[in-house]
Amino acid sequence: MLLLAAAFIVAFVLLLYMVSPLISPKPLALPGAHVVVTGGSSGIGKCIAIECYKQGAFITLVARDEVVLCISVDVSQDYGQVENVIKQAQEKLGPVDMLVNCAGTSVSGKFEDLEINYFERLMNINYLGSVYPSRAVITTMKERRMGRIVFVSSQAGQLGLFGFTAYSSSKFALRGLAEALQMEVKPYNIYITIAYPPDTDTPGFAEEKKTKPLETQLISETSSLCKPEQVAKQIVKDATQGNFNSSIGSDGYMLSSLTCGMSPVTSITEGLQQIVTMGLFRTIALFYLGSFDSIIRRCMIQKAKSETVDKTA
Ligand SMILES: NC(=O)C1=CN([C@@H]2O[C@H](COP(=O)(O)OP(=O)(O)OC[C@H]3O[C@@H](n4cnc5c(N)ncnc54)[C@H](OP(=O)(O)O)[C@@H]3O)[C@@H](O)[C@H]2O)C=CC1
Ligand SMILES: CCCCCCCCCCCCCCCC(=O)[C@@H](N)CO
Repeated sequence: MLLLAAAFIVAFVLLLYMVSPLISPKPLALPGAHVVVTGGSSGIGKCIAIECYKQGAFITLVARDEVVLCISVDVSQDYGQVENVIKQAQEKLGPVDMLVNCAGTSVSGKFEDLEINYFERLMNINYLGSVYPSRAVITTMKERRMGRIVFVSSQAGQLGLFGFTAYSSSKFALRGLAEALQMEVKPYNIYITIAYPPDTDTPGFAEEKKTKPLETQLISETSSLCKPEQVAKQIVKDATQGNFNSSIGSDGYMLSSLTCGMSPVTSITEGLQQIVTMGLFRTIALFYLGSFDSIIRRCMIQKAKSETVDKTA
């Protein structure tokens, strides 16, 4: 009986692998391709541009600062402006084969301490700043029956963290956008990738550190600190392969498996891994959540202590 069950499972898995070419997209060849990178003047975006260039792609950088062959625009202000910029880029270098939405920023602080306009600003830059360029390239991609669009979310777009009420929500929004859009454009051979990097050593990260609450810092340290080159390489690899999910490191792997929800699957191996690991990773996550709670409690006690010392002094 047991043997029969085992044989059945093996046959099922084999069958899955046989149909896998139906699920896995064909990789995008970067040599000669036109890649547009927003936020390409610094950090992760810059490294993605360099990585694509090294692999033979033609690059358009979009940021507010003027750098290389670069078009200067604020991607979060006005759709018409962004559309124009994409038009200019297409005239110069041909239709866009891959768009990488990397422009973004973060602020942290307790919910009541964050200035109210930050909630709007982060939504503008991180969310609308990805909607506008994507909207501007999608029609041509659908006509050409090919293309890749990358959204750069964050591990903080997979779980809500102390201090990130404004940031996490803007990064979670990208997930909804990516899932819905992928369902629409898959029949047109267009593949969406959403990347969830951990803390990464960039100018943006250095800036963010200056105002981070202690709790946010301690909780974030649970996950690794990555080099932008390393993150960029992984994102470019996943995007060219057409993988929906792009993560890095063992915590990134666990988080992505745990939070896969109803997101599209791009290989049989990925699907099987998710099925098998889900329960285990939820168990591990409970321990992490417990340790985050205790970090927050300790910080509170510490603060209360130093306040009484201040008062008595
Ligand atoms: N570093 C990290 O720890 C992590 C970062 N991320 C995400 O990765 C992305 C890149 O981060 P990182 O490399 O650290 O960021 P940096 O601050 O180093 O670079 C940000 C880039 O975005 C551009 N940019 C910002 N706002 C706008 C705008 N409104 N219009 C056009 N361009 C804009 C900047 O160019 P300019 O100022 O010239 O406009 C710059 O090129 C962000 O979306 C971030 O949230 C995710 C996880 C971790
Ligand atoms: C099975 C469960 C595993 C759980 C692992 C949990 C790890 C949580 C750490 C979260 C780190 C968040 C980094 C945000 C980086 C970022 O976006 C900012 N630096 C932006 O500048």
